[in-house]
Amino acid sequence: MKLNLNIEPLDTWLKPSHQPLVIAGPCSAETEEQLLATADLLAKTGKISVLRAGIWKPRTRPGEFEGIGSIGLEWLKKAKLATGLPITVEVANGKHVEEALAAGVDILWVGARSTVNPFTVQEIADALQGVDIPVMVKNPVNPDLSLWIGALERINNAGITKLAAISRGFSSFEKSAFRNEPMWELTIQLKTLCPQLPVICDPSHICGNRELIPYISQKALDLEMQGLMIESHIDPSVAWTDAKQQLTPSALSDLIDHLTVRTPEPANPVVSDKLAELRKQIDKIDDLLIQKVAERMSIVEKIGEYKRDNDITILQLNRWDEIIKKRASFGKALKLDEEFTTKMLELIHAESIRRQTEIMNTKTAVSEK
Ligand SMILES: C=C(O[C@@H]1C=C(C(=O)O)C=C[C@H]1O)C(=O)O
Repeated sequence: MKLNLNIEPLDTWLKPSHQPLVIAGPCSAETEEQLLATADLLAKTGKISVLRAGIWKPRTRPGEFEGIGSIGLEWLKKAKLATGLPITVEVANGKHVEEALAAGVDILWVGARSTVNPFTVQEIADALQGVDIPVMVKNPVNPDLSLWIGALERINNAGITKLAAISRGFSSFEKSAFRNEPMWELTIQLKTLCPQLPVICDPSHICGNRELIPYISQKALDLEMQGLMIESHIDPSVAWTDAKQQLTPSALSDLIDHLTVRTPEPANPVVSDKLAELRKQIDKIDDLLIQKVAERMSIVEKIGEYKRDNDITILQLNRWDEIIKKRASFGKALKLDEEFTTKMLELIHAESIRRQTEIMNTKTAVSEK
């Protein structure tokens, strides 16, 4: 399946002033001075292409700072005038869209807490009817690819063709090193379904702390994401929101200097020849792998028939336990990650169970006739 979105390439609406494309600015606009001073230092690095700032902030609990509100648009306009940087804000309802458009905001983004709610996204899309403005859509808080796709479709259906997705990580019940789990496989799936859709990564919200941001930023670029949105504050120690994850403009500049921008296709023909040769070897091995898995499945089916004819249960826990243990340690001896080997086997086992279930059910169907 491919996603049928009508999308203009990123470089037709956003020309990065520096590689990689970085959108930066404070988590929240707090005061005019804080926003202007941060914007000034960011612009002076020469490495920032767009200035961001949150002015309407969805907060988990009431009583927290919920953004400075519409006055922040005036400050953003001043920052744009002073630095020449295009500006972007998060919008979470139709009124936000109207105010942001009236203020001349260059790019809008829909936040993760809005993407989860189709009513909210539709309200935003309705307010965007007939408007030509770029919109970036963050993934929903929960790992639900359809919700993310649905939000992109709603905005696209409203006529917005300057569209991008932002990968900001997903909430998880389990504690981990990240504030939001990157779950890259979801972003990769989105890119596979819609290769023309630009995807930008938001390492600040994935990490939740400054220390991991360089690692996640590099990883995002290596996963072919087209840009980064990183929070930056003139003095993160006194930031009103997300203090732990914001970087000073100079720390951000340093981080950008240490990133390596890699290309998907090698420019050097010697490198492409070598890659092609190695890929041929992979192709051969993959063919063998598939053949062997198919052979294994036909034996599984024979066992299934035998179980059906002798009233033996499909699942054989002892046998399965033994397989997992033996194969995982064999894999380890061959330098395969134990978790990887286990996951791969679990996938195969699930398919064995599915096939044997089908075989069992065939008998029931026949005997009932
Ligand atoms: C193939 C069998 O059935 C199931 C599938 C297994 C497998 O895929 O290796 C192992 C144990 C069973 O849960 C079996 O009983 O041996």
